[in-house]
Parts: sequence; C-alpha cells; structure tokens
Amino acid sequence: MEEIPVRVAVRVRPLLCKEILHNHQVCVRLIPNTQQIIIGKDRIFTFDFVFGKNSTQDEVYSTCIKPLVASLIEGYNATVFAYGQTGSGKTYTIGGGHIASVAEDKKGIIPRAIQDLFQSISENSSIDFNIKVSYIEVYKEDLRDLLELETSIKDLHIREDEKGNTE
Ligand SMILES: Nc1ncnc2c1ncn2[C@@H]1O[C@H](COP(=O)(O)OP(=O)(O)OP(=O)(O)O)[C@@H](O)[C@H]1O
Repeated sequence: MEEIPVRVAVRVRPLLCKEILHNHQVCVRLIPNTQQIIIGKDRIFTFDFVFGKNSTQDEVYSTCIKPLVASLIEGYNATVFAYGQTGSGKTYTIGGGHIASVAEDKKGIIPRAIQDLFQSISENSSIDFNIKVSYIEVYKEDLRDLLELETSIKDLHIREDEKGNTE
C-alpha cells in the first residue's frame, strides 16, 4: 500500500425496505470509473475509495482493510473507524453486530480482520505475538465494555498519561 497516512472510503448503502415503501429517493450517485460521488445534482466529492450500493463486505474488506492487517504483522500501527449519520451503515460495514448469527459473506470488517490476523500468526510460528482486545461502546459521555458479560455497565473512564496518550 502507498504511504498515505489517512485514507477515506465512502460506501453508499442500498435503500432499506421501509425507505422504498415510503418512496424515498437515492440522492447519491457514483461516477463510473472514478473515486467520485455526486450528491444531489452537481455536488461532486472525491475519496480514496468509493463503494456503491451493490458492493460486498468482501470487496470493502479486501480493498481497504486487508493490506492494513498485513502491515500489522510487519509491526506497523493501523486504525480503522467508521463514521456517518445514524442508520448509514457503520455497524453493518464494521461488522459489530451479532457475529454468530451473520452469514459468512455478510460478515464485516472486525471478524474478517481477526480471522486474517490469527491466520498470519499461525503462519509465523517463529515470532512471539501478544494480542490484547478491548471492545468499548462510547455513547455520549458513557463508556460501555461490550466484552463484559456480567454487567454491561462498568465504571470506565478515559484517562490521559503525562505524554498525552489516552487509555
Ligand atoms: N451495505 C449495506 N447493504 C445492505 N444493508 C445495509 C448496508 N449498510 C447498512 N445496511 C442496513 O441498514 C441499516 C442501518 O445500518 P447500521 O445499523 O449499520 O447503521 P449505523 O450507521 O450503525 O447506525 P447507528 O449510528 O444508528 O448505530 C441496517 O438495517 C443494516 O442492515
């Protein structure tokens, strides 16, 4: 992957059944063979990657995320985050739903990245790996530990050390 520190991908989701029922219209179009979209009549925006309404989870993962997981194994850091208004498809794309009940091809970024990571580890038996996982929902000022099975609410706080690192 080229050395660009931040890359932005846009994914247009299909209209939901309820939106079709309410006769909602699509207002975002892709410009073929470019990384551009048009909003409304003439507002054009360019991104590093553009995915249309028929894009698959595999396509999004393989294009944007898989190379980052490979670079992790080489010792680089990577951050992936989804942003967008409510209902735009963040959870669907990131794969943060109930993984066990999701069909293989519908799995999002998280289960695919974890699978690739452990696959790479099993192929690199000469290297010592140390994996730590945290899964926290930040909603307004409240933090929720999603790996805490007993109680979903735990007294979590965001702290900064003297170097400005967040914990
Ligand atoms: N690419 C897609 N293909 C098919 N369905 C999608 C796609 N993206 C999202 N959806 C569907 O759209 C709905 C809203 O998506 P999702 O829950 O992921 O949004 P969100 O951005 O996480 O919303 P919120 O911020 O409210 O949590 C869900 O029913 C989801 O299954």
